[in-house]
Formats: sequence, C-alpha cells, structure tokens
Amino acid sequence: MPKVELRVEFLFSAAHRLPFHKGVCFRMHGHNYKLLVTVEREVDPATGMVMDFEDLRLQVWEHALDRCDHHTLNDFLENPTAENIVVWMWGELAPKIPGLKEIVLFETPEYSVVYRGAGHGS
Ligand SMILES: Nc1nc2c(c(=O)[nH]1)N=C([C@H](O)[C@H](O)COP(=O)(O)OP(=O)(O)OP(=O)(O)O)CN2
Ligand SMILES: [Zn+2]
Repeated sequence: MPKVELRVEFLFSAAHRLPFHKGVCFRMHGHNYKLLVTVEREVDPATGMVMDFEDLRLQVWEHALDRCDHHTLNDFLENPTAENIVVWMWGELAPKIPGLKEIVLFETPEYSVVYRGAGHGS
C-alpha cells in the first residue's frame, strides 16, 4: 500500500520566559503557538486512511498540549525556547504515535522550528 503523510494543525497559548536570553524574552510573556504534526504510514486498505485525523488530534492534546495550553512552560522546561519545546514534544509523542514524521512549531507567524527526531540528519 502507498505511504501517505497525514498532517494536523493545532493552536495553543502559553507563557514562558527564556532565563538565558539577553533581550526582552528574559521576561515572562506569552505566545499563540501553532503546531503542525505529521504522521507517515501506509494507507490501511480497510479504512482507506493513514489514521483518523480526530484520533491524532486527541492524542496530541492528551500527550503534549494539555501540559502546555494556558500553562507556563517554565514549570516543566528550564529553558523553553521553541527548539527545546519541539524536542520535548517529540519525546512525549513519538512513543505514542507510530510513524511520527515531523513536528513544526511556530512561536510567531514568522518564526518556526522543525524536528524530525534524533535519528534524522547529521
Ligand atoms: N532561536 C530562537 N530564538 C528566539 C526564541 C526561540 O525560542 N528560539 N524565542 C524568542 C522569544 O521567545 C521571543 O518572544 C520571540 O518573539 P518576538 O521576536 O518577541 O516576537 P513577538 O511577536 O513575541 O513580539 P513582537 O515584539 O510583537 O515582534 C526570541 N528568539
Ligand atoms: Zn517568547
């Protein structure tokens, strides 16, 4: 069966401060984050789906976003840069979501990070 990438978009809000930042991000502030989660699997011939979009949505909220949305990220990440947040999310989601392929985290509409797991790239 063909492999297809399935992607779901999420929006959440969180507060953070960057304790090692030399600029204004040292101070507590917030972002409306956008998250794109991609799963790649073979299409199930019985359902015609990689997985149900709704199942992926529920799993991402349960395993990662419920900890983040309307919370202070410094409560569980020492230095919650976008890079550290996306790596933390990967660690939470990869064991639960077979075929997790890519996570993209937008901290602002212009600034984003992409992570595909430790085995990807050099
Ligand atoms: N490589 C990284 N650089 C920066 C990060 C990061 O996580 N990784 N984070 C920040 C700050 O969190 C900062 O808040 C980023 O947003 P900012 O540039 O302040 O843009 P805002 O939209 O929040 O504010 P405006 O003043 O309205 O532009 C910095 N760098
Ligand atoms: Zn910030």
